[in-house]
Amino acid sequence: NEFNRTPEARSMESNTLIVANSKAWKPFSYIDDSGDPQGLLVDIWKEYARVNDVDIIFMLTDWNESVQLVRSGRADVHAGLLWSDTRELFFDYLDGVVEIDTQLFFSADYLGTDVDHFLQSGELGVVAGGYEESYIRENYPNVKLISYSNNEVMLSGAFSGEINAFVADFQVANFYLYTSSQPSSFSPVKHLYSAQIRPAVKEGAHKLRIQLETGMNNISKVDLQRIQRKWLHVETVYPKYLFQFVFSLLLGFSLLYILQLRKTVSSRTAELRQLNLELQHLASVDSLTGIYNRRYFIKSLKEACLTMNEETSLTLLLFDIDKFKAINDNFGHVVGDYIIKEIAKVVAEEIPSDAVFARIGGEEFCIYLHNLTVKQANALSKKVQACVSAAQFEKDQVCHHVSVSLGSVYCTTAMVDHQYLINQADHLMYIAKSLGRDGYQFKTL
Ligand SMILES: Nc1nc2c(ncn2[C@@H]2O[C@H](COP(=O)(O)OP(=O)(O)OP(=O)(O)O)[C@@H](O)[C@H]2O)c(=O)[nH]1
Repeated sequence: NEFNRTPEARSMESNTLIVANSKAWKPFSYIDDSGDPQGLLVDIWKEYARVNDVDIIFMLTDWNESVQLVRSGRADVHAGLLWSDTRELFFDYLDGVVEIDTQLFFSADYLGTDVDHFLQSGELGVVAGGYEESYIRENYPNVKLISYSNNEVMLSGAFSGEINAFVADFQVANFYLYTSSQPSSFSPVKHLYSAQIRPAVKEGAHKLRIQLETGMNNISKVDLQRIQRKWLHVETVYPKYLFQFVFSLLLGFSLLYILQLRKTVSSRTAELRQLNLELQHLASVDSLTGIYNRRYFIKSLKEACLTMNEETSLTLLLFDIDKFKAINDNFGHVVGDYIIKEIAKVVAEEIPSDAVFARIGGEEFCIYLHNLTVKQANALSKKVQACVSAAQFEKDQVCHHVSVSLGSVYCTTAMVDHQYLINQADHLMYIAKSLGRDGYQFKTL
């Protein structure tokens, strides 16, 4: 039977190595949910088996038991543990395979407590038979220790509030903390020691130790580092997906922010465009009558004159209310304003939709339009002048009759000056006034 012979004889004869360690010392050695041995030390020994072509049986159990297995010869080698003078009495150690830092951890409730004072009288959790236990007993003899059979049991005790402080390897505690639902419930508050985890055989098993040492040297540095990285790097301390998760979250927020920003900018731009249109409209419209104002009319007529050529025609009508002063004087400015407004309405209904109609002075109006024949231009001038005379403007139960005098010019010349057209129409309008008012004068230029 494998276990009755000395470890050296057994391993050398059968080419099988029995490796012991803790079943709950994540990430160094533990048994996973499917009952398989896992961890950094397990991987190192699997690599040992591969490069040296030997079979390995893992015996993962409680910490004290794992030490006893090697001491009693039931296992050939302890996969890895810390050196101590008491252990030196019954173990022969190999070289270290990985370094660990051991720290004191406090719960969130204990943060702020004076650590040195706590180590004189406090109460903390520790794994029974672990190096941490003997270290604390030796260095802080007044601390009350609450022993746990392994790290997993200790950490679940810590999570359930049984203890507010414990001592554990930094990597081990982090592994349990960050894979739990309460990763920030405990924090490291004091570094106690750093030490090498070293495989060990039973005291006196020199040949086996040398054989294992040689075998260990066959593992390449690159493979050793790869195994260490696999268990002690980000993957161990933080969940694998943490980086991707945080990155995606940041990316998501940035995209949302940009989209929101673009939405705001485009809605503000639309608002501004609308406001701009309203402003343009206000700037070009006469507030009393709602038709164009002088500024817009002159600008528009100027542009229209520039587009003129021999094939086009432009007709400009200018009219002024007759004897308007008398209306204001007799009925007041409110009535005067009303009549100005009503005349604009009456005339607007008589002219083509493409005509540009404006109030260019107090009681003076102007219209221009393109591409009429002389006959049409003359007829339109007559119609506009007549429609005002025909209208009745009732205000405060008083019926008002007014007339206008109108001057109209018809032009087919290219590059005509807009001011010249206005002056000519104005002149004709004064002729109409001088001929007794309520009439129109038409002229082809
Ligand atoms: N109610 C009102 N009156 C205005 C406005 N703008 C000018 N007027 C008045 O219109 C009158 C124009 O008078 P005049 O230029 O002397 O000419 P008129 O009385 O119309 O006589 P003729 O043009 O010679 O037929 C003045 O009394 C101005 O005060 C306005 O916006 N509203």
